[in-house]
Amino acid sequence: MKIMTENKVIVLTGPAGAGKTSIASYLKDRWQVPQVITHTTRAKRIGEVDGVDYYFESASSFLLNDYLESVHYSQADYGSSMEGLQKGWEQSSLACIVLDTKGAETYLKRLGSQAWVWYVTIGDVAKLEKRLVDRGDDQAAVHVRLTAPEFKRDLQLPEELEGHATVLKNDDWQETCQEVDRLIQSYRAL
Ligand SMILES: Nc1nc2c(ncn2[C@@H]2O[C@H](COP(=O)(O)OP(=O)(O)O)[C@@H](O)[C@H]2O)c(=O)[nH]1
Ligand SMILES: Nc1ncnc2c1ncn2[C@@H]1O[C@H](COP(=O)(O)OP(=O)(O)O)[C@@H](O)[C@H]1O
Repeated sequence: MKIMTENKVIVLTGPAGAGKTSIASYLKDRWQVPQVITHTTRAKRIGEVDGVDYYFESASSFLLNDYLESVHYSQADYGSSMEGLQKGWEQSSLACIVLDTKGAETYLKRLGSQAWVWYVTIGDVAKLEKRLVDRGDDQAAVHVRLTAPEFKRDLQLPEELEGHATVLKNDDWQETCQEVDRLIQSYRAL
C-alpha cells in the first residue's frame, strides 16, 4: 500500500495511566486530529464503545485482520492495521494512535519520520495506580495491569526510542494541554 509522504501519525506511548488516551481525546477535540482505532481481545471497560475506543474482538475474530503490527500485552492481544491508518489519513494528514512501546518501535521502523513518537510519562509512578482506580478500573484489573511485565517495561523510554521521541511529562493536565498546543502549532507552522 502506498504511504503518502506528507502524512504523519502521532504515536502516543507510555505506561498505563500516564494519559495517552486523554491526550488522544484532547488532540481530537482541540485539534481535530483523528485517532486510529486499534483491535483488542481485552474486555470492554464500562463506558467504552466498540468502534470508538477499540474494535473489540474475540480470540478467533482477532486473527481475521491483517495487522501492520500486533502485540500481546498483559493477558490480551492488540493490533493495528494499515487500513486503520489509511482511514485516519483520509480524514486528516495528521492522525494519532495509542500503542505500547513495542508498537511504537515498530511504527518508527516501518514509517520512519512519518511516525512522530510521543512518550507520555509521569514524575511519580506511584500515582499511576490511583489514576487507574479513579478511571474506574476494578481492583483485580488494576493489579493485573500493574504486575504485567509489559507495564513495567513501558515505565522507561526504551533505548530504541531514545533520540526519536518527544517526552511529555503529564503531571499537571493544564500544562500538558499547553505543551500539546505548542507541539501542534509548531508542526502546523512548518
Ligand atoms: N502495539 C500495540 N499496542 C496497542 C494497540 N492498541 C493498544 N495498545 C496498547 O496496549 C496497552 C494496553 O491498552 P489498554 O488495555 O487500553 O490499557 P491502558 O494502557 O490501561 O489504557 C497500552 O499501552 C496501549 O497503548 C495496538 O494496536 N498495538
Ligand atoms: N495530568 C493528569 N492528572 C491527573 N489525572 C490524569 C491526568 N491525565 C490523565 N488523568 C486521568 O488518569 C486516568 C488514566 O488516563 P488515561 O488517559 O486513560 O491513561 P492511559 O491511556 O495512558 O492508560 C484517567 O482517569 C484520566 O482522566
